[in-house]
Amino acid sequence: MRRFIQSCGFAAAGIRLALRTQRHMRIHVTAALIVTATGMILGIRAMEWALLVLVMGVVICAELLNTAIENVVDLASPDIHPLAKAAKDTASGAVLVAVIAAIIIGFIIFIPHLWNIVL
Ligand SMILES: Nc1ncnc2c1ncn2[C@@H]1O[C@H](COP(=O)(O)OP(=O)(O)OP(=O)(O)O)[C@@H](O)[C@H]1O
Repeated sequence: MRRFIQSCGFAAAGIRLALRTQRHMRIHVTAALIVTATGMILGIRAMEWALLVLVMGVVICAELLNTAIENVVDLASPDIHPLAKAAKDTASGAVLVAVIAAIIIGFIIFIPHLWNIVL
């Protein structure tokens, strides 16, 4: 149990480090808070919450993995190298795919609720 709590502490330290050093991580977390507040205001359904929590988690996970890959690449290849570029660009691509999916799901969930308010 003590080892599990210690591992959670290391994981939390990693998240704090990413929040401190990565501007994009702060943007994703801010977007997730705005989406959560909007969901509460609009009273979205349980399944819609489940989807939103899933995509927000995927985006933040992708950003954390991107940060980890950037750090490992900088450690292994501080000089310019095409493979370093390939690794970093591919990791960034993963974040972009997750963000695009999250935006599409956000539109699918929120537009009908906003439409009901307008009508
Ligand atoms: N060692 C390297 N060799 C070749 N190209 C590199 C190298 N390091 C970075 N690059 C190129 O510069 C881009 C930006 O790299 P950088 O390390 O600044 O990431 P970043 O801007 O911090 O990324 P993010 O915005 O996702 O945090 C990479 O996507 C890659 O195309």
